Amino acid sequence: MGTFEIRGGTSLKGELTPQGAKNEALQVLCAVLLTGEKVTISNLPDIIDVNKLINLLQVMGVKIEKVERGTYVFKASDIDLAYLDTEDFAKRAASLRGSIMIVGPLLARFGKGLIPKPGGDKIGRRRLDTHFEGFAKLGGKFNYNPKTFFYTVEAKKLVGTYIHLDEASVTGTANILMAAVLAKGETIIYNAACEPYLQQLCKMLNNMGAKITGIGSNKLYITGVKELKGCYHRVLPDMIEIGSFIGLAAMTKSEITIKDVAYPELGIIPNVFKKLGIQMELRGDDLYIPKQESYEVDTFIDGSILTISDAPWPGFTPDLLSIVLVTAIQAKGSVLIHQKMFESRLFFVDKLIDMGAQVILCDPHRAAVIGLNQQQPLRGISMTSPDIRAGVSLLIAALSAEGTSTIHNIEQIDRGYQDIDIRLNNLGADIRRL
Ligand SMILES: CC(=O)N[C@H]1[C@@H](OP(=O)(O)OP(=O)(O)OC[C@H]2O[C@@H](n3ccc(=O)[nH]c3=O)[C@H](O)[C@@H]2O)O[C@H](CO)[C@@H](O)[C@@H]1O
Ligand SMILES: C=C(OP(=O)(O)O)C(=O)O
Repeated sequence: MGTFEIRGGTSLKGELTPQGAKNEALQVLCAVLLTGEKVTISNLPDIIDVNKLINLLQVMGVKIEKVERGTYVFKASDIDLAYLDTEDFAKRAASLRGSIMIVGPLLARFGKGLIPKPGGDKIGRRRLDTHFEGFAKLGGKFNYNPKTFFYTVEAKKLVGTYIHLDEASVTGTANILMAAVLAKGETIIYNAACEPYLQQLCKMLNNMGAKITGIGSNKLYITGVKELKGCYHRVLPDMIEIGSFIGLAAMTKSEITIKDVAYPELGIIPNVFKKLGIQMELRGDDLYIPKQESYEVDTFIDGSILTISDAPWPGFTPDLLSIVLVTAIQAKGSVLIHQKMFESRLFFVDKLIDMGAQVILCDPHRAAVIGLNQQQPLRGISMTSPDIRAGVSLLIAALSAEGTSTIHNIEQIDRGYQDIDIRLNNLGADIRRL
């Protein structure tokens, strides 16, 4: 288990370039399985989860050439289907969440997809029903083995149909979409998730010869094609990392320019941070966050306490709520954080309370934050990162705190943030990797 030692209390200054988006990368990497032709992907973040998926594709038989850091050429012309029955596959595939999205492409192209219960953050129940109900609608025969925890789906031929998803699952939509592009006839996916990750996947699939319309909406129309060809795809900047940097800047009274943010793709994210009182200015496609001695939370129009909650896109992403929560600790005013989607994502507030934050965990989904208005710094403590976004939130808290903090289990941070210590140290932070 790796550890960060952080000496906090200093302001940072300078420029940060966001990495490529983790959750888009995981989708488009799985899409390389849909063709035997070459697919080039650039701006892939060099993070644990993405590297695990690239390694998994390689051991499955995908030929991979690294052009430079972040750019790879993939050729899935010779997949070793027998490998999917090995212990090694079970171990590797279970170690991250994104691997679930190999099932749709495998089913569509080879007639059989399987996966052990995937990993990812332990942030509450994370069911896969949406994925397999969708495959079943396309004609897949589904089996779950409770002894091996393996999900299997098989079909000689997939046939397009109308699918109303039971929830707008991000990876579920991607998975079903990747199966439907090679199904016979037309598929409609209603209640589809429509995050920029998914819009990017749709655009990539269309570049490969798929026929998808309705991109960006919650109703996707897919006309199946016989086969797909190679393409070039560039991953968008990571909107969750951009949000993390906005929160970091405010909390540590730093002046930060976040370069090339692809602003139109950020949706409601900048607005939510503005509601916390954080100033920002769009300069070209760079987001400039000035040094602010204090930031004041809005109230609702009637004067009642602001609530910030998550919702399926174009609502506010649940992956930024932990960061909003930690940022609110030093705001002026109070805010209620309501994490609707995940039931175990707020428990990390215990550590923030130990650091001196005024937070009341009302129940597993809601936390009330009474801002300290930068009048009382947090104090450094020793803590363990429970999940990726809580991990970064603790890092932000530690950077703002007086004294030294240690964060254990930083693999949780490294699985989603590339070289975070090096990049922040370049701006004046003091983070040591032990
Ligand atoms: C690898 C990857 O891409 N992971 C992301 C993906 O996970 P993932 O695709 O696993 O998450 P899902 O979208 O399936 O669901 C997330 C949670 O939200 C609940 N839910 C979902 C949709 C809905 O309309 N109502 C609802 O309550 C689900 O029951 C589940 O508890 O999307 C999540 C939701 O944005 C993000 O937190 C994860 O970072
Ligand atoms: C929850 C997340 O990731 P995963 O779905 O990979 O666990 C996340 O990126 O915030």
